[in-house]
Amino acid sequence: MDDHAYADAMPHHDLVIIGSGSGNSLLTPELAGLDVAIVEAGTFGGTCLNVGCIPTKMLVLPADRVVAAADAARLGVAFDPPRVDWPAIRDRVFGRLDAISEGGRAYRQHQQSTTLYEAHARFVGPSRLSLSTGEQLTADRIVVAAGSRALGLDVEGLREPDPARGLHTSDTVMRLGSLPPRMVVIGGGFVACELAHVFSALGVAVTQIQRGPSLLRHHEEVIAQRYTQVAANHHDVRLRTSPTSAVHEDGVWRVHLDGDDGPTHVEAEVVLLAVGRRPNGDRLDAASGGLDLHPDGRVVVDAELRTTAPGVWALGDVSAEHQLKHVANHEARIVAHNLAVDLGRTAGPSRRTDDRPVPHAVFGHPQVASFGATSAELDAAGTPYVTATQRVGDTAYGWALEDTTGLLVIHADPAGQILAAHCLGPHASTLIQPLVQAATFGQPAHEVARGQYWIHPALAEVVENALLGLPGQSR
Ligand SMILES: Cc1cc2nc3c(=O)[nH]c(=O)nc-3n(C[C@H](O)[C@H](O)[C@H](O)COP(=O)(O)OP(=O)(O)OC[C@H]3O[C@@H](n4cnc5c(N)ncnc54)[C@H](O)[C@@H]3O)c2cc1C
Ligand SMILES: NC(=O)c1ccc[n+]([C@@H]2O[C@H](COP(=O)([O-])OP(=O)(O)OC[C@H]3O[C@@H](n4cnc5c(N)ncnc54)[C@H](O)[C@@H]3O)[C@@H](O)[C@H]2O)c1
Repeated sequence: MDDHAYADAMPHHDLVIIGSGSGNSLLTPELAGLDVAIVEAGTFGGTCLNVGCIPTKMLVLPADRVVAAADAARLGVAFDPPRVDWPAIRDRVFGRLDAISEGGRAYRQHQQSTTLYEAHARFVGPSRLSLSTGEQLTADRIVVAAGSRALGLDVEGLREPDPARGLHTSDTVMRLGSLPPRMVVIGGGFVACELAHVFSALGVAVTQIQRGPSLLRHHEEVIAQRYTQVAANHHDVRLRTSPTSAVHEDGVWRVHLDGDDGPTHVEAEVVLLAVGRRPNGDRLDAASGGLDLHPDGRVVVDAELRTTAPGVWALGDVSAEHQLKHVANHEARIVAHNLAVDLGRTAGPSRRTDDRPVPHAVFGHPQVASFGATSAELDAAGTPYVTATQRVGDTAYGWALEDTTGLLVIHADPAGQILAAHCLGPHASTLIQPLVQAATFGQPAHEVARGQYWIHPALAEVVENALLGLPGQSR
């Protein structure tokens, strides 16, 4: 077959989407009727649904219940020690999520206008893809929504996950057959903190290894320190410590460490690697498609989320600065709109990403939620700002909670525009939202605090009081 005849035989689609996570939500009514292909190398539905946000949060909930039951003694209520039924906890989560993933896959498989290729895609030319099944595709438009992957550690024994021998990443640890007696969690970031909380609350003896001076170290310092103190009350936290090698013998991992205490080691049946995630741009042969990459593997995009290759867009973890699902979802909405504009199906203009504050939450114990710069970052940038710190325990609902650790820090410019907020404590992920709203829409602190009623004596009074505590705000 000559080249031309081969090209004629090659499937051609109006639109190819690489990745079925946030990429799967692109297909809005404006794009109906297009001949679309979705290429998915892994489990349909991507990280958030199968191995990320949703299963972790569904596991955090029973863990929170265990911690709350133990804590109830301070309120005069004593429970018997909990009986943790791990298979029931695990199967509640994946009984629901696996069915959603399979339902989504079946829907796309049977949808007339959509072809689902279960394969790994890479570029072999402009608008041309080669699949791990041997097929090649061409497309008028391509969306790269290929996500990111968990990293191993460049340390002997810890380079690659090996779930069969108990060396996991977040991709596999949530599906353990049974709870191990001991677990070493390597890392002090989002994944490590959430899953150390889950497994330690459920009765596993967790040792968490963090090379830095605190857990969650990119957070506001007071919050990182307080989070670290609380975590250390629940499980063994080793700071300023790094693994130097690991060996597996008779079903037990011996992880050698070096740090403040000199060389030492820790043993466990399960090791969780939680040392960051790398964008999958480096596995796409991006250059062959004309896509530029940042040094960290992210696909380069402009404000309209176009890559450097004509007709190719990218979104989510593979290109975004923040590896967060609400960011990927927002970007999917932008790309869907911009595709529709490009196709003449929707009036322009194209939508652009903007500099709205990006909040996040860590669903550990306690919860942490944050957006905007830390005081260290504001100081380093020479930005003028004022700060208020409100303890949860100094509000009426905080008395009800007997809270001793929660706090909310707000940074604002001297005129009262909210720049950042950092919160630790019960429901921090929800509590911070009015501040995200105020910062996003430019509402000044005093207007937010005094321009509305705050339900008394709700936890939200923490926000009201923090706003009123900003220097220059009259009560
Ligand atoms: C344990 C954990 C907990 C998390 N919790 C939260 C949270 O609470 N809140 C939050 O906002 N974020 C959370 N995140 C981050 C969030 O999951 C991601 O930001 C989000 O899922 C990214 O979506 P995406 O569509 O960019 O990528 P993904 O959902 O990862 O989708 C990419 C898909 O592309 C496929 N793929 C990759 N390369 C190719 C290829 N070459 N060919 C074919 N297919 C390919 C992959 O198999 C994958 O299915 C969490 C992440 C983890 C790991
Ligand atoms: N609740 C949420 O929103 C949520 C939850 C989980 C993950 N995520 C997203 O996924 C991303 C990845 O999460 P993560 O926890 O894997 O990454 P992370 O960047 O949050 O934390 C990585 C941790 O690994 C440590 N580390 C990195 N390299 C190391 C090395 N060589 N030796 C020892 N320690 C090392 C770092 O010090 C850090 O503590 C997050 O940044 C976040 O965007 C979000």
